[in-house]
Amino acid sequence: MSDQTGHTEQTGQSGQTDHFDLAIIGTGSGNSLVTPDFEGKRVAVIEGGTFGGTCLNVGCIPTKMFVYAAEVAASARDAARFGVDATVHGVRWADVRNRIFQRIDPIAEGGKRYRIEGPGTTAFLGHARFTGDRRLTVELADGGERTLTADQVVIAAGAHPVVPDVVRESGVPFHTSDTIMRIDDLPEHLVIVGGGYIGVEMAHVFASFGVRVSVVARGPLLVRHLDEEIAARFTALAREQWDVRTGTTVTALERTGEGVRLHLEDETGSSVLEGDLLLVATGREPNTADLGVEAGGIRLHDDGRVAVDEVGRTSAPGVWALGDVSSPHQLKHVANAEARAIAHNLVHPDDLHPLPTEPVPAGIFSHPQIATVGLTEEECVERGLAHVSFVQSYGDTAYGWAMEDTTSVCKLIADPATGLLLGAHLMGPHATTLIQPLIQAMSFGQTVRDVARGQYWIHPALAEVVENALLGLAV
Ligand SMILES: Cc1cc2nc3c(=O)[nH]c(=O)nc-3n(C[C@H](O)[C@H](O)[C@H](O)COP(=O)(O)OP(=O)(O)OC[C@H]3O[C@@H](n4cnc5c(N)ncnc54)[C@H](O)[C@@H]3O)c2cc1C
Ligand SMILES: NC(=O)c1ccc[n+]([C@@H]2O[C@H](COP(=O)([O-])OP(=O)(O)OC[C@H]3O[C@@H](n4cnc5c(N)ncnc54)[C@H](O)[C@@H]3O)[C@@H](O)[C@H]2O)c1
Repeated sequence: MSDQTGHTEQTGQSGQTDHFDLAIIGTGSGNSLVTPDFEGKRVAVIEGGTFGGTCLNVGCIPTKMFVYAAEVAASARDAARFGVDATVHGVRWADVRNRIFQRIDPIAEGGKRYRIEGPGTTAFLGHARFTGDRRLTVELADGGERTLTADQVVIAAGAHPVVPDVVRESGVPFHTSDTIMRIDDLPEHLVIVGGGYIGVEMAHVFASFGVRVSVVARGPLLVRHLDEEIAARFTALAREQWDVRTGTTVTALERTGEGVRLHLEDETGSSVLEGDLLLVATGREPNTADLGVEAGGIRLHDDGRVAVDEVGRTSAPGVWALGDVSSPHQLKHVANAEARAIAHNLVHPDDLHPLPTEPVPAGIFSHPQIATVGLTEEECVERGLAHVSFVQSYGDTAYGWAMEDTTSVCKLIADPATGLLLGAHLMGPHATTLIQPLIQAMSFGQTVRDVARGQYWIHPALAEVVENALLGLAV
């Protein structure tokens, strides 16, 4: 047997059905389910793409490595106003890209080798689909099929980029986040369709590297699911950096000599936008279309997510799901937390842990950075919740003043009756770090007064922005 399916003693011959204690579909967050509790047991690990999944290979990790390089370039360009003369002579794209993937690719390869050769697991490299109750058929990447059954199955199959029909059917070449980070050369002009997480992070990266960037967004604001005040402030700053077309629909696309032409429609009429590279960043959908869910007895939500109960069980007994394939939050910290709960639940049937729920924080590593947790002000209004809010400018605290910051803010929303935070929304340098005490306060039910007054806040650290925002709330 090829080492693609791992241990010979465990996999049996092609055509036979192997039985396992646990089968895991997907090696992103799913890979962490092989805990010491499974020592001496038989675990099948099935991966149809790159070992390690989205976060490691095409998601959080490479994007943030590019963002870090982008910040270095952006800081140098901004240095002169502090009396430091610095020039960005150029960005060696190939070196930036290679440094990143020469660090990441060996981790993915090492993880795969470990699952193939290491103890306790049998790796199946191929696409799995249910062909019965806890029965999976794997179409192996190098040809052939294997069928296996398991006492328990975990679906950790993730999600993939959605490409609107208008783009796909036009036949123009395009990138998604799966491919854009490995391009050969920087384009002169990058057009991004989609003004969500990926759109604004990639706009920051490429613009900081000297690329002209256009962002085409359907909605009136970028990152429009956020608190409207933050989305509006962010969109205004984005317009200073990139060519931002909000309220704009792509009606047709065509190939030009070296690039692409987009036909756009907005409230003022139609227009044309040309660029030499196109990135589509219009959301991600769960990988359930080709999973054989009917054969497996697994119920889906209308949006294609696997439906799970509060402890991660699907509608099929013995089958669990976690992460992007089932969660409404496509975030790695959510997938990780769900994996921790399910790792416990797999071996403790009489002491099931609930999947972690609200509040779910998120960070967007664009320019400026954004961090958010809890309700937006609009959601408070929609729900008829009594609330107060306060917006603290970074520039009105000591460190923000030292930075000569004029645009960054921390907006807090609280319940005046209980003194508890309802939401926190930051936009500015280190927003994703500064928000953590607010996530903690909301997670542990700490009141605004206790968090503000019950501890020291280091002076003159940037965290005083958060302290002052808490003190500014009238609760
Ligand atoms: C560009 C980008 C940037 C991101 N940045 C962040 C960030 O900064 N912070 C954050 O919290 N989140 C971020 N995310 C989201 C985060 O990456 C995902 O939420 C997380 O990786 C989901 O993990 P998962 O284990 O559910 O799925 P995945 O990591 O996608 O793992 C699923 C695996 O299953 C495999 N698979 C699928 N179907 C089958 C099948 N039928 N048979 C066999 N194998 C199969 C896939 O090949 C894949 O390897 C980002 C995402 C993207 C795309
Ligand atoms: N820092 C992070 O945590 C991070 C970074 C990147 C991605 N992610 C995760 O990955 C997910 C996917 O990212 P994303 O940016 O692709 O999705 P998104 O949902 O954040 O944004 C997609 C945008 O595309 C727009 N859109 C959808 N269909 C469209 C169409 N047909 N034409 C034009 N615009 C259209 C939407 O209105 C939305 O503004 C995110 O929701 C997030 O959960 C997280």
